[in-house]
Amino acid sequence: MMQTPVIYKTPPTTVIRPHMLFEAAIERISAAYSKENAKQDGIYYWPDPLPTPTYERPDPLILFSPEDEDHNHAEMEQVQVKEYQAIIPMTRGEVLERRSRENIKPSMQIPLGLIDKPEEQVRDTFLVDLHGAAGALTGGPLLVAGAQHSGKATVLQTMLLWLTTRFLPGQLRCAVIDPFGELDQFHGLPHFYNANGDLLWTDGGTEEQLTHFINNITTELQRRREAFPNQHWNTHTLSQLWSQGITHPQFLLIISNYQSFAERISASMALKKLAMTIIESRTAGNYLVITTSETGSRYIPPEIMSKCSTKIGLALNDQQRNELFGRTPFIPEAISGRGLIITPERKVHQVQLALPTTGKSESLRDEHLKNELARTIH
Ligand SMILES: Nc1ncnc2c1ncn2[C@@H]1O[C@H](COP(=O)(O)OP(=O)(O)OP(=O)(O)O)[C@@H](O)[C@H]1O
Repeated sequence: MMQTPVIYKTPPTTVIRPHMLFEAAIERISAAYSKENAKQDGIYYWPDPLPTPTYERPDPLILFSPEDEDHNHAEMEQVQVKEYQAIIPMTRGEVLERRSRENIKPSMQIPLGLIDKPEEQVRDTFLVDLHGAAGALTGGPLLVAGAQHSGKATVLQTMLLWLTTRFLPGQLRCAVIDPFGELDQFHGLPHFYNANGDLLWTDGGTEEQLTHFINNITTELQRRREAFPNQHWNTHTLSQLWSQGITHPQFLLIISNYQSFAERISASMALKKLAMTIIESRTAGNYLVITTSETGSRYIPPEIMSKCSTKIGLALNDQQRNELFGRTPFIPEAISGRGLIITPERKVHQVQLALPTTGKSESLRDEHLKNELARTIH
């Protein structure tokens, strides 16, 4: 009689990929040599990815380090403070305190977020330079182009929070055209008034309002020229004046939602003239920032577009991206505040822009921003 063969159950096999030699080596080195020790010794690992805002955590990246008060906000919102990344390693209070204590230099290098430079294996602070501190070709007017609800107003808020915190009103004067009231939180700050006490602010709703505003700016620019009639301005002049104790204020014009003036012929002609005057007098400390939701020449005059040496693109469609950046090797993911930047050296990189303040919702962030600005030391 034939015996029934016994079939032994074979244990399930787990397929283990053999460790490549270099992986094993990296693992052993990482275990023995921590990231912190390596950094202290000047050795950098592959940089961390750009922080990604999500619905649950919309504010992983903010401008200033949170203060105690912010800790309370964060706790109320059940968010771990340590999860925040700040692009300035100081609280806003510390920066405010420094500006009245230190002899600061004029600077239009504005921290706006983090930049990813894979070819250099670097993730760095993203600074926009409106002046060109390292030479006239390294800075210039900024254009922020983005679809609706892509973060254009937020960039302006972060920029203004930095500048009005860093500089006293005598060191920085700002003028704003804000048709949709997106910068109203800054309205009361003294930086937005000229020496006569006129508010340099308009929504440009009517031709009269816009003309009145442009006349005020033209007078302001003339006054600035007349203050130094024989001065030949170059990139370093403003800095030299400040170091001699002559604090001639830097002057920034912001035109928000430029596209909204396109249909109004006389308004758009007057705006173009104003923008070009500012662009041409950069070495005298006059700077321009424009935002727009449209990139076509119907909306932004090509003369202005070509002079904006730094461009940020947020949630652009293919055609707009091509117009601003040419063919790019990557398309940014649809993440709030994630965008492309092209700098005066014609390099395209990916950036993650910071929020001005913490807050789980837009209304909370708005409230925090207003509270912050209310305690600005004049
Ligand atoms: N850097 C960022 N990180 C996280 N969320 C952001 C960032 N920038 C913008 N957002 C969020 O995206 C939304 C739209 O932002 P914002 O209002 O600045 O866009 P916009 O382009 O000015 O919009 P609109 O076209 O309506 O004027 C807001 O809820 C804002 O809080």
